[in-house]
Amino acid sequence: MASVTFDGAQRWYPGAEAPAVPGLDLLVEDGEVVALLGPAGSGKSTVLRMLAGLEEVSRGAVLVGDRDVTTVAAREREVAVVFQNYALHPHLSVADNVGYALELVGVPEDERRSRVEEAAGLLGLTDLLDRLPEALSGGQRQRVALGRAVVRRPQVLCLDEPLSNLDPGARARALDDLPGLLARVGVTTLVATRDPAEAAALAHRVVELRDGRVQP
Ligand SMILES: Nc1ncnc2c1ncn2[C@@H]1O[C@H](COP(=O)(O)OP(=O)(O)OP(=O)(O)O)[C@@H](O)[C@H]1O
Repeated sequence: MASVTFDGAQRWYPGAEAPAVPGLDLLVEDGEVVALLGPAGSGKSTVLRMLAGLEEVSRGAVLVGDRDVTTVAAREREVAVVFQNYALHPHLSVADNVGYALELVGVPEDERRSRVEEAAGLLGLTDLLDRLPEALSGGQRQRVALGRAVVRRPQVLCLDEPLSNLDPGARARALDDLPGLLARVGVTTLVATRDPAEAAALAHRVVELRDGRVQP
């Protein structure tokens, strides 16, 4: 686990008239859950993507702990992202979905199995490990996506609109469950959302963004 520091971090998309994020200064403490709250286009995803290394930082710096990761490749940042659509592999079981990232980096099968079981226990997926994604509810799919992120033991977790794909019932249940799950995972987390109630329910602290700027 580690803190996250944005030090004047700017993202100016090529060809755009103005930067999407003019210069972000933000410290997220080790183990803290911070919500980035703002309307569509306020820069939430851009901030997460700069942190994860999926978007170039035009000026300024991004640090994970004491490490300046501004120009470090995404796969070497130890920042995991759960995307809005969960992006599960439809032909792989829950266990294989969760373990896939470990297989890619050559973690041996025994260790892979024990880490998948540990993540599954943490997220209430133990009884679902043999299922395919199509046989899961929206909320369960979301937990698989979370499992896939935490199994790598990242320093930082980014959740981009984690509840927007769920129907109202599943969303209400996830709003109840997710804070406890995040507490158990215990990792520094940034959550992007447009919904103030969601931000307040999930995060220790809410940071409001407008036009890429933190609101006072
Ligand atoms: N690849 C891109 N190229 C050019 N402009 C972009 C690109 N991605 C985002 N933008 C612009 O940057 C600004 C911030 O977008 P961003 O997606 O970060 O906002 P957001 O708050 O995450 O929105 P949403 O809630 O709709 O996901 C917007 O004006 C958007 O149009």
